[in-house]
Amino acid sequence: MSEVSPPGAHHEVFTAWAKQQGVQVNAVGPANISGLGLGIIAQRRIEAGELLCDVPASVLLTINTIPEDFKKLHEGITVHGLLASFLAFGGPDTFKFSCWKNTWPSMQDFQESMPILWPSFMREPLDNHGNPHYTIGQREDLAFILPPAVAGRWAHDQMREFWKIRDTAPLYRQEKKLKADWDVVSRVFPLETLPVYTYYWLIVNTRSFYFEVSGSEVAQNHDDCMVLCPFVDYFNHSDHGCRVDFSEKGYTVTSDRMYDVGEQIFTSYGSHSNDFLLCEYGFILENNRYDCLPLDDFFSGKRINGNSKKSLEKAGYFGNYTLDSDGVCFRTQVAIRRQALNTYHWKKFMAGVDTEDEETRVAVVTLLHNRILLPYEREAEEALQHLEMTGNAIPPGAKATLITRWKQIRQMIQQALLVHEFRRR
Ligand SMILES: C[S@@+](CC[C@H](N)C(=O)[O-])C[C@H]1O[C@@H](n2cnc3c(N)ncnc32)[C@H](O)[C@@H]1O
Repeated sequence: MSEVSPPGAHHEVFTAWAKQQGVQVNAVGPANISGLGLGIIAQRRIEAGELLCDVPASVLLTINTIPEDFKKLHEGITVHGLLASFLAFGGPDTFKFSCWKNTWPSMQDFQESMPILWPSFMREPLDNHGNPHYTIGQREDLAFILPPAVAGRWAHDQMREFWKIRDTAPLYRQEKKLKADWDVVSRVFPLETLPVYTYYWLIVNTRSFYFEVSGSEVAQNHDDCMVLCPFVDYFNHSDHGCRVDFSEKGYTVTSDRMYDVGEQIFTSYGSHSNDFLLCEYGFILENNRYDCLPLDDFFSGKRINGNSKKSLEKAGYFGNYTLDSDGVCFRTQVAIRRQALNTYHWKKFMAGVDTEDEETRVAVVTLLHNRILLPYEREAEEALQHLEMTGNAIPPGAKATLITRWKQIRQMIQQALLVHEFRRR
């Protein structure tokens, strides 16, 4: 169990300020929780269904909080980028948030936890056009220690041509988004620096909530519905958590079960895999019922012939292949069988009719192992070996998280090998 200690003066000042602003807090308070930074704990026994926090809409930091003349300077920026610019360079208009800002993590905390800030040799640098300049044939061993679902690349030679998922990889998208926002902000504030902006951009990234700002009749783009919510941003994430509701009146958090005094109370940031949590929030869960590994890359490029791709597309089974603790998903099973079975047996399989004899079953399992599971397992082994060799070259927090993550990945693959009855020769 994590160690819990009092939060410190800044947090007491902030909590008093939040209450003055109209935030209602019932039976909970912030505390220092080892390994998680700040979090929320129960101050007495709490029953299921109790209202724990009620934050009026007037207290939220939304794009409507930002003065119009400041907004106008930032044409073309995202809501994320604008909120960050306001917090970083909004001057006296932001002074009222000072005691809230004092409760936030430091840049050093982010440097340990957020992959986007890890040393450049650990990830793909971007060229002047915002594209990664990864060149086949210029492999640097240490550049492959991020999980493929974060960095969008594979380490192993056999898999290097299948790095195309980088376009959809969270880290790549995040870097592009930050760069595009900074392009706007650096024109508005040419004397300001990227590290200062990046800090507030990451504050918004890790602490914002989904909220539809009132007054907008059109459905808002999901990415535009970002707000910061004082006090509720203390809650840490779990795959099961308290109910968080919003309406035009504001935000509420309601307990999902009974909590003992001193117990940490979580909300859920969504049904995210550990690789997503690592990239977007800088942590992974020990147990995560939503954890999975994407497998699309194994069916991209030259790995799949044109006819198989077409028939999978026609059947609605092309893409979105995953592996979780139960093994590979049904979509992956269908895709693998497209390559191992004739059309008659493949269609029967999709219809849920088992026509496979022992020989076919072995062919399918062999393909699954040789094409997907064993290369992925080798990937994990290599990453763990490289991580051992990094010494002090990477931040200790980053190293510890990556070792744990690659072990989780290896464990998931090994579990899948058992589920899919692999017999090693
Ligand atoms: C909304 S804030 C929660 C409060 C935060 N712990 C703090 O110190 O202010 C989100 C951040 O908390 C941390 N966090 C949230 N849930 C976590 C968890 N289950 N394990 C470890 N860190 C977590 C991550 O650093 C994440 O980016």
